[in-house]
Amino acid sequence: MKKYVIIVAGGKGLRMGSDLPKQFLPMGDKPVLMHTLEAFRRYEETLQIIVVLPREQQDFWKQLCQKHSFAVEHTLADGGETRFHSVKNGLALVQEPGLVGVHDGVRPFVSVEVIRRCYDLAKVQKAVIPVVDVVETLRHLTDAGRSETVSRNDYKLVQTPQVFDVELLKQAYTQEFTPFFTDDASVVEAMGIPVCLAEGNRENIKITTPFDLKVGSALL
Ligand SMILES: Nc1ccn([C@@H]2O[C@H](COP(=O)(O)OP(=O)(O)OP(=O)(O)O)[C@@H](O)[C@H]2O)c(=O)n1
Ligand SMILES: C[C@](O)(CO)[C@H](O)COP(=O)(O)O
Repeated sequence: MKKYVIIVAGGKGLRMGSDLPKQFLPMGDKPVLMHTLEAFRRYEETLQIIVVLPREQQDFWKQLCQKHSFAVEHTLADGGETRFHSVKNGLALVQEPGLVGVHDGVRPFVSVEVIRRCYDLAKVQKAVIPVVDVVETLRHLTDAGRSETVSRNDYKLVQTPQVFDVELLKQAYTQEFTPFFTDDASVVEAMGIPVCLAEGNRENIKITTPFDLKVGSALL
């Protein structure tokens, strides 16, 4: 069965606030994005990897690949205005039936076990996302500046890779964009298709702020 992953790195990284886009920030001996691609190559040699980057960053990425003798084969697609549009651009390069995962370029600590679990389950379930437990107490903000405790057992934290049947994801991404689409599961669910939950890994953090970069460096 043909397998793809679309690794999205087309964002602005506003919460990181660095001059260098966060996917290129060094972590250990190489940029964040290279760690992410290596995780997927460790999963499967034949996985087709599509990396989505803003067009104006693509030459810089190619230079970085040369500098680091980075040999993980991949194709490039152009970043879009939102994550939804970036995924859509990546999906345009997916041309055969099979499975397609979508992963944030800034989640370099996804484990091979989690990647495998999501792809294996998606062969049967068609829409699979990795999640982890909430480990702190959660409060819901109510009217008039008040708040209330809610049961953390009713919630999960969502990670990537989110893996789908190719045809299903392509159909989902023909829908009109709404700001409610913060991940791929929300796009698929908008068609009335349920998604299946798989266990994620706690280290699979999204490098979003300078604090996450410190945590990431400690995890290496
Ligand atoms: N137009 C966009 C927006 C986001 N992403 C990607 O989606 C992933 C998750 O987004 P997030 O971490 O929130 O990144 P940014 O949108 O870049 O961050 P910020 O909201 O702080 O600007 C990232 O790998 C990011 O590059 C993308 O490919 N295209
Ligand atoms: C897709 C995602 O990583 C799932 O947790 C997340 O929604 C993307 O982050 P963003 O801040 O909404 O772009």
